[in-house]
Amino acid sequence: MTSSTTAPAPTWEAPLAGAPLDATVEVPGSKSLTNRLLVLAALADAPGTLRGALRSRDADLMIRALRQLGAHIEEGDHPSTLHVTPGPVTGGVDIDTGLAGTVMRFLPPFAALADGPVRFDGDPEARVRPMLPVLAALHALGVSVHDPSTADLPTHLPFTVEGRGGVRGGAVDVDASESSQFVSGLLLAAPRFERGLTLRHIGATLPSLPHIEMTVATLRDVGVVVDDSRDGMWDVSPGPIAGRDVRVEPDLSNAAPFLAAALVAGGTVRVPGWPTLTTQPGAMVPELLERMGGTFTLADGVLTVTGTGEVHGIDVDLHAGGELAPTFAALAALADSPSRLRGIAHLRGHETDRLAALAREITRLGGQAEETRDGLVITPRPLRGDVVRTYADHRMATSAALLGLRVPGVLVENVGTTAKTLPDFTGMWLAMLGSAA
Ligand SMILES: O=C(O)C1=C[C@@H](OP(=O)(O)O)[C@@H](O)[C@H](O)C1
Ligand SMILES: C=C(OP(=O)(O)O)C(=O)O
Repeated sequence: MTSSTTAPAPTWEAPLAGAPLDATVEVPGSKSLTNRLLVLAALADAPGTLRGALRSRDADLMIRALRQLGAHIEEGDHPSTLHVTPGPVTGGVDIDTGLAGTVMRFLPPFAALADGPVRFDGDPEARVRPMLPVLAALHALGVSVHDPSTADLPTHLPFTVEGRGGVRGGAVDVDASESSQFVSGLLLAAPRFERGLTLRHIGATLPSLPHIEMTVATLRDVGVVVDDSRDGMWDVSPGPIAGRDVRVEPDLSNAAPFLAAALVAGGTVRVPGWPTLTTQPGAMVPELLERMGGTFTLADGVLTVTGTGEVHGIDVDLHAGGELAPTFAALAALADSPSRLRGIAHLRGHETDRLAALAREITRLGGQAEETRDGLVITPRPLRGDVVRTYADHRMATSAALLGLRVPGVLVENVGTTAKTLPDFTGMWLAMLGSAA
């Protein structure tokens, strides 16, 4: 098809904020917790239940894959209640990872326990996301991973993991500088390895440490013994995995654009169910918003952020919470002074190359955003409306909506991509604005 006959991608006109906000936003369950808890429930010794689980494309891909691999997963009274009955891990299946990092990185170690081959593939955008470190670790542990197109170890999707009914386990070195998910995926399956796993990170940097701490915490919650007392090393003992009835925290990273909206539009946004203690990197959001001009309180589990409409620039290392970067990049483009986002080189392997995508789209609107070796420098300029491309990235879409609160005529391409982690994003966004004073 030539470009002249290609239908333009549908766009969603991001609404302007007409007045200061006064909204309470109920944010669905955390993607990262939901997909870890599902994996552990499917590997457990007894049935378990997740309450408040996320239902979105990434969670549903995980549910489908785990069912294919032998788990029985049933909805309770509400779609966010999931009853999981583990079963023997079955091979001979084709897993669709979509664009979900948690599915493509968490399930190959799980699949190594299967009684036959497990083929993995995903969206076209998923085929460029880094996979080698987790596949190389499996190979080093004696698991065969292959793809007909290469005699070498596959570096990306698609590939097949040859399940042989068990994994011996032992010690393995992993370079997780491109994604913490390589570590998390191996640790989650490790209690089922005969000798457990001693994993040493050998790369120069390690992103998203809170997400690794989340993996360790969820393993310990189901009775698995994990020693993380040495920096960059994790030792998981083989042993039973308890079936539990657990409540999933709201997704604090998905809360971020809503809370940030209070700074852009002025007014107040409240998120109930905010945990006092959490491993989610979204825990950083309130302090970061305060540094950019907002104020916050946490009382009775309700986080309240209030803004004036004035946003200040920030110099911040987001290494621990790279998934927050698109929200803070949008805020930075609307600020009254320049910002620098650092420590996020690994965002080049996210849903899209987020550093390139954010720089390109902010520039398209008339802003100034430059890529650095490990982040972005954003100098505020007056912005104008235009189409914002989202590159199949849910967080590009939510950050464009944030820009659209202040910039008339922001047209968000393929806003449906938000279904990856927040299927009703536009409804929630409009409801937040609808409750404006
Ligand atoms: O383990 C997880 O649930 C995640 C880890 C992080 O991945 P990276 O370490 O690749 O950034 C994060 O960005 C992603 O959204 C979710
Ligand atoms: C990086 C992200 O997702 P994934 O789990 O696909 O890596 C994200 O949600 O920002």
